Amino acid sequence: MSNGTYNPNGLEQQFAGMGINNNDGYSGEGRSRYVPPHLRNSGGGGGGGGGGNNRSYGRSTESWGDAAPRANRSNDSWSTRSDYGNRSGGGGGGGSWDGRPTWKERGSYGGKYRRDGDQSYAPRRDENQGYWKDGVHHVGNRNPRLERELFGAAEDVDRQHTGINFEKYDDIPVEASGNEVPDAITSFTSPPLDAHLLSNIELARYTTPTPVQKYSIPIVAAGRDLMACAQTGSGKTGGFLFPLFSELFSKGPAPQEEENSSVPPGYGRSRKAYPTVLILAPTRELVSQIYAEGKKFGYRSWVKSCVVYGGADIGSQLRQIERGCDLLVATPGRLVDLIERARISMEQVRYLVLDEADRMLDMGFEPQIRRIVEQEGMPGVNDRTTLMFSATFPRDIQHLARDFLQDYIFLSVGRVGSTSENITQKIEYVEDEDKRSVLLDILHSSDITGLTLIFVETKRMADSLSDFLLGHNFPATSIHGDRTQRERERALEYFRSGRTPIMVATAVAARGLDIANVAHVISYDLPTDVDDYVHRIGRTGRAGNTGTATAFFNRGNKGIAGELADLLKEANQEIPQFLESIAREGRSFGGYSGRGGRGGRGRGGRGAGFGGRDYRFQSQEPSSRGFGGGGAAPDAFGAYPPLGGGYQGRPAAAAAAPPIQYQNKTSWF
Ligand SMILES: Nc1ncnc2c1ncn2[C@@H]1O[C@H](COP(=O)(O)OP(=O)(O)OP(=O)(O)O)[C@@H](O)[C@H]1O
Repeated sequence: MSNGTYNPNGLEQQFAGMGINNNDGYSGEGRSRYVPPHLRNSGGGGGGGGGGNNRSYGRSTESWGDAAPRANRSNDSWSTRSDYGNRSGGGGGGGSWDGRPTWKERGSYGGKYRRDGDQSYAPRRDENQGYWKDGVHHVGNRNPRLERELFGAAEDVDRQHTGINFEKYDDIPVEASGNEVPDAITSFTSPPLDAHLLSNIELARYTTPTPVQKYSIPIVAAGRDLMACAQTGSGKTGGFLFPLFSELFSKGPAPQEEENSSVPPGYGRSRKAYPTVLILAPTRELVSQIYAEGKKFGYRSWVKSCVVYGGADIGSQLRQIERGCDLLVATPGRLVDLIERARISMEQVRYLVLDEADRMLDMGFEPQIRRIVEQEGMPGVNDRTTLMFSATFPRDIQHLARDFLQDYIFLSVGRVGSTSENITQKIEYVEDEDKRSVLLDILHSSDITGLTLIFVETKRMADSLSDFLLGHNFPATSIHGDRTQRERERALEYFRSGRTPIMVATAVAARGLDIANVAHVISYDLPTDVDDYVHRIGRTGRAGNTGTATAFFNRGNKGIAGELADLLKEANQEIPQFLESIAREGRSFGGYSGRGGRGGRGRGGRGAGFGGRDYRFQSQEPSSRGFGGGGAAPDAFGAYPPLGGGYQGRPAAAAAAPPIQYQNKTSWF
């Protein structure tokens, strides 16, 4: 671990070096050391012993108890030159956002900025880091060790691999609505993607874009804003990183503002960083993960990525920023702190991404986000590209989004808030007092191989349940907001590596985390909000892999029964009789009118079928399955015309053409 950043491999190695792996107080008692099934025969990870399919759990080894102007942002005012494959490409006009001169060279000297001719502050060049000079992207040298660290090897078991159902993503209908929706791409090619990005995508062994990526790439290239809603595990991170890196690689850095130009960031008075891209996400673990992906796809480029989040040493984060910060991934609270310390400026942000936007607003980050976006000098909505991503977008959040986005395209892959059919969902009726013993039964009898993630509602319960499991010889750990950052990172790492293949978690681990081999998610406590359930079970069944999700349900959860039943139905899952009856009771007492009802946080439109989820078009509830079924009269949200067409599965005929340029496209790839 360095710079307060998340470095799974480094942590693994450190612990191995400390001998923690072998200092197992339980294995010394003669119990066989547990090796998770997915690491067996791999020769690595969990260490020897315990082979075969013998599910004999050892105990935990953990010592702690377990743009250019908006209308034309895609124009050619930037240089589009890249020396990828043509390193001799000569100087020339210099990439520019608006025709102003750029720094002659950027990125090659530890990310610090250097004016031409001034050698006084030029540290040694990092040969693996690319740089931008005279409008040309000079790509750094390859480094096999770094490549292995970033991209892993094809056979690494703790890396996510695409599963047997990856191609089935193409069967999910995609709806893109908004003015003049650009056509989707169908493959990773250059153009439209920058050639260097393509080489990094190849290193990541991605062969085909997922549906959300197929759309987001041309949408961002066209300089459009985007609100993208796609199922958990379907590649949303690449959905924003690919188009952003492609733009950055081909167009280069934005020029420094005149007032800053006399003091290069990292030196002189201000020591302030001016990132071009800002990605906000709700949790430390998620920003760390996005940062790790950013390092992958930014490999050998001029773009320097940084991550900042609360709970970690701010000093090391500041030092990291000083080494160069073109793409910043941050949690809102820590970013505000750094802005207040005048160490980060928002003035050069041309691309803003809000990942898990609904969760950030739910968590009460709205004031910080508004401050960051509206009061700290960030270019306005006309002068930046703004992207919002989540698997769920309740209606009230969509309404709020109006302030951050402009003439955006609303993209939904499958139904908003739907779950992937790759996840087999089981709902068990379990009274509270029986939960522990049922959990033990499941863990003892399960023939599921891989990691098990258990969600509970409170931090206390997370600790007490993991202690309980440890007491029953199950190697468990816990992750929640009361643990120190170091404990959280360690818990996650031990889980990820399979060293503790069971993790009990609160909502802190519900969003975005991409952990290979999570085979089973158990909702020990069901959340009160079905969207939270969607994200939690989405830790399994990712990238086309299959997974199982078991939920303990009892009458205490009746508030969620209706939406849960609808969700299961949408995902072609079995609905148990008790759930049907409780859901029916709820409906007949008028509490719930279907996923699409107006209760609660104002989500809607899902239960009534595909389409009608872009709330710019909804003034009343959908009355039938289909586009426009949601009542398409313009409402206060926007004066858009009705949408044409209908969806009853893959349509025999194309949707009727909308009356004006406003489009609503549905695609299958
Ligand atoms: N084009 C692709 N080809 C193969 N694998 C991919 C591709 N895009 C993404 N993946 C892999 O799919 C997994 C899930 O991607 P990602 O974490 O971006 O999903 P997500 O949609 O953001 O999920 P969540 O809603 O949980 O945040 C990751 O392991 C990622 O490496």
